[in-house]
Amino acid sequence: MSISVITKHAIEVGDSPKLSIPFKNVLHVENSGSTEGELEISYIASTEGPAKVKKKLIKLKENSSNTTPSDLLKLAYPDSKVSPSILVIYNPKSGQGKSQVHLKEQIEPILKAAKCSYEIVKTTHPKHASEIARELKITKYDIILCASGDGIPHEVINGLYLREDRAAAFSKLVVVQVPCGSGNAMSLSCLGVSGKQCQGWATLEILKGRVVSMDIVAVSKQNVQDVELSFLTSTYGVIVEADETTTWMRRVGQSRFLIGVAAKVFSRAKYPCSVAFQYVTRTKDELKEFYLSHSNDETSRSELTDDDLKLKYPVSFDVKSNANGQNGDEGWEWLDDDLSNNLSIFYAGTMPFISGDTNFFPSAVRNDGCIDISLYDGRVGISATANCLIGLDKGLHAYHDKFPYFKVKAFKLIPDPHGKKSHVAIDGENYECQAFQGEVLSGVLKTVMATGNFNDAGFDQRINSA
Ligand SMILES: Nc1ncnc2c1ncn2[C@@H]1O[C@H](COP(=O)(O)OP(=O)(O)OP(=O)(O)O)[C@@H](O)[C@H]1O
Repeated sequence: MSISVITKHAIEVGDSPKLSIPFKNVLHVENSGSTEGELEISYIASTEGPAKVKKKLIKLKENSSNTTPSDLLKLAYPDSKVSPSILVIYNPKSGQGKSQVHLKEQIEPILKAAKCSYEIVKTTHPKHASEIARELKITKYDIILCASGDGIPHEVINGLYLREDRAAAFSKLVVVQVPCGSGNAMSLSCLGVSGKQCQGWATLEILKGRVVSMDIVAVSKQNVQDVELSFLTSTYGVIVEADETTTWMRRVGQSRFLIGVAAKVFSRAKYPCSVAFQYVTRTKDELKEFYLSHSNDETSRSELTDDDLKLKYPVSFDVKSNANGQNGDEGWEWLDDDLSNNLSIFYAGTMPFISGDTNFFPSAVRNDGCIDISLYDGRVGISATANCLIGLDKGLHAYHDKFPYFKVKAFKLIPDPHGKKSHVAIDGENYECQAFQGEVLSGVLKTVMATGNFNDAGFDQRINSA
């Protein structure tokens, strides 16, 4: 047993060599039950590679011997609930099919050591996670942990939305992702965690991070009756077509996306359409000003009402009827025909990182009540395009004069019936070509963010030098 000292950030264990256990890595503390004053600490050793749970018996130095396990747990969990109740949903088909291995080897040992009560459910078919979310007892869980790609949190959120008590469900339940899929934008954007063997570290961030609320988007599609919630992206044009045409390159990994986009952009593919927005910012200066005044807003919504989840903009896919604010559709402004007839990419997003090396929405703020819009004009020259594609990891396109990037409350896109057609993709799920309209639902999704905000995409540092 080692005599130990408590500092503000760590338990300093008097071993030789000395061991410092940061409170950030402490999972649980309890009396050992064998010797008086002896404590058992469960923690994650700060090493390279996968997170490994360890245990240590310690005795506190005399001057802090009155410190109880619950005092230490308060230091270990300053921003979160100790031992939350968790429903783990894993998709055995996510990514390379290793989610069950990640669950057994990396996620469960941490949940057990942290004394969480948890249940595990395996998805057996597409939309299963939606059915689970629709039927679960909301009082039973604090967190729904998706060990998957982005598809399962998408289904969970949409399942919650279909419930009669959806306001209560969104008020109570926290939806998080441990990255086990081929697309893990949620864990990268919220927890700042990605890469191989990171599942244990993501689990630690979930237990330690702050529960916050974030904006999501309600999307109505012309040929689909139900509203679909999107926590990530809605897209039309090159992005979705590049994904469709490079499916055979899956083994190439994340660069498949860039290769596909580059091939389409350089071939000057255009998808003419009519697009309207409820603008919040227009110019790059307005974007910067808006970002700076909202990016540090610490507030989160707690109790939601049904009104918070209702659509505020009437859904209409008739270009003429909406012009000039007729029929109660005030505030819509149509994009210049010049640009919309030559549009290559329409991309709407709420999170900064859409994949490991792609920082498409660097100015996304979790609770600014806005959707970030990134457009690409198919007439832009090759060198500006190449610069932006190369700089996607830094989100450089957002600062570039030739690339429209702004914030809106709502958008609608109506494909030109005579032009080249694109699929529509919502959070990576593809639909046939059709008109669609989206509006922000402000702060309705509870999730965990390691820092209380999105993983820093470097927007404010770079905008001054761009
Ligand atoms: N048992 C299952 N068999 C087949 N598909 C499933 C099963 N369980 C869930 N799914 C579907 O798998 C889809 C993709 O899941 P997920 O996002 O976890 O993995 P991914 O590898 O990142 O996805 P993608 O293949 O879209 O890149 C989900 O949308 C879901 O509908």
